Amino acid sequence: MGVCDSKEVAPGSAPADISKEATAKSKEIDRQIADEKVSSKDIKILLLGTAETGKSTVLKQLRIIHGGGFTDDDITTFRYAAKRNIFDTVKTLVEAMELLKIPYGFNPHTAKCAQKSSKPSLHHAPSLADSKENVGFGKHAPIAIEAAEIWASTKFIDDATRGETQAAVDLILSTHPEYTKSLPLPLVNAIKLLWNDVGVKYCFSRSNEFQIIDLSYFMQDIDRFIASDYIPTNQDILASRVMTSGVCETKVIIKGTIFRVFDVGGQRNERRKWIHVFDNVNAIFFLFDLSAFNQVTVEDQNINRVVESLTVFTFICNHNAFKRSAIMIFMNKIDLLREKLEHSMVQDYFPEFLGTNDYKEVSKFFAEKIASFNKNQEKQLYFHYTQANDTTKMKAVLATVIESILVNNLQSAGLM
Ligand SMILES: Nc1nc2c(ncn2[C@@H]2O[C@H](COP(=O)(O)OP(=O)(O)OP(=O)(O)O)[C@@H](O)[C@H]2O)c(=O)[nH]1
Ligand SMILES: [Mg+2]
Repeated sequence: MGVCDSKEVAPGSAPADISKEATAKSKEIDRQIADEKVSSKDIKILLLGTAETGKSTVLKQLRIIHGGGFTDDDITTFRYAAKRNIFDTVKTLVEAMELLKIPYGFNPHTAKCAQKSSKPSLHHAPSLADSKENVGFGKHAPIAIEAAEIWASTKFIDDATRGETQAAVDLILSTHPEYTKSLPLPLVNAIKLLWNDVGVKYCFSRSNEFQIIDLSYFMQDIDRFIASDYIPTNQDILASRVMTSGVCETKVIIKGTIFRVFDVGGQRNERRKWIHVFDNVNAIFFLFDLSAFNQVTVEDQNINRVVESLTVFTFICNHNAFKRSAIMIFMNKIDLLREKLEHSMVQDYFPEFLGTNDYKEVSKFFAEKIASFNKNQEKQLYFHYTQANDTTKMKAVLATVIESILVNNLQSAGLM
């Protein structure tokens, strides 16, 4: 039921009985389409948005809720994706430790006390923002390369642990990502040792200063994902991260109507491929990552992710090809936004925001910003506040979204 021009797929095969049900459902959908037991007029939907905003996650939910679930090939892909996600997370952290000059074993709380009496006086731990390549992090992002150097020269772990840690770092850095399909034991031990290091944890807490996806879901239960008989659950599949490349079409039948859903890659070099699917679009699901307000893009360290999202949205919303398309905006990752607001101030990144640092006010602020870029006043935008990796919540959202698309469609066909 899914047709992909190009997609990242891990090699190997899944256990035979895992997704029999999904495969059967998928065949059933294909049969219904072939038998024309569904409305002849299908509905075309585009999932658009910048990278990592959650487009593929929404597609996964459509497949779980309205499609046949996942096929053997998908299961195989996601079995390997979990291992790759675990490896990539630790490798990124090891590189970030170097970048941010954080020593292994570094505990900011203990270190802060130790530093109180010494020069320079510090209110914050040293940050990338202190460096000459300051990329515009918030004003609460700290000071002092000098402080980082003092910390770097201090011993935070004993010599034996230091040796083990260095060996783990060397192993991670010398491992080719392709080797991670089976995650051999020495690599697993290195990953666990580093993930449990307090300095690494501190580094992770500053994850908006470098490029990493929060995959702590996988890191907290590594043994389950590396077991030879591991079969991904739907929740594992929703949590996993496989970057989309190219255009991927999936068909689902809802209320007797075929929905052709196109998922695309959101990274800059992927966006030039979008144009190929711009014709006859009934609805766009535009994904906006609310939690990205304090992050910069992968492609350009000088561009805030939300600003990039707004630029892309302006282009899409006012594009001639979408004059008649409904635009549904998924204000996504509301759960991560709420977590982030506990320690990060929106006003530091968007000085024009004058509200309190509360998720409702922040979401409203961004919704208003998005709406202000809609030059066609007649065009209605539909806003939905979502957590794309939560199936129960997405069931309700998708029901509303689909209903309004169906109504819209009947209206434009003059049947209502
Ligand atoms: N906590 C949380 N994680 C989410 C949410 N939505 C998506 N994610 C996670 O964010 C990561 C990126 O999601 P994807 O769906 O792969 O993003 P994408 O927009 O398809 O990214 P590209 O393919 O690069 O364009 C995945 O690990 C998802 O599990 C959400 O609402 N909350
Ligand atoms: Mg994707």
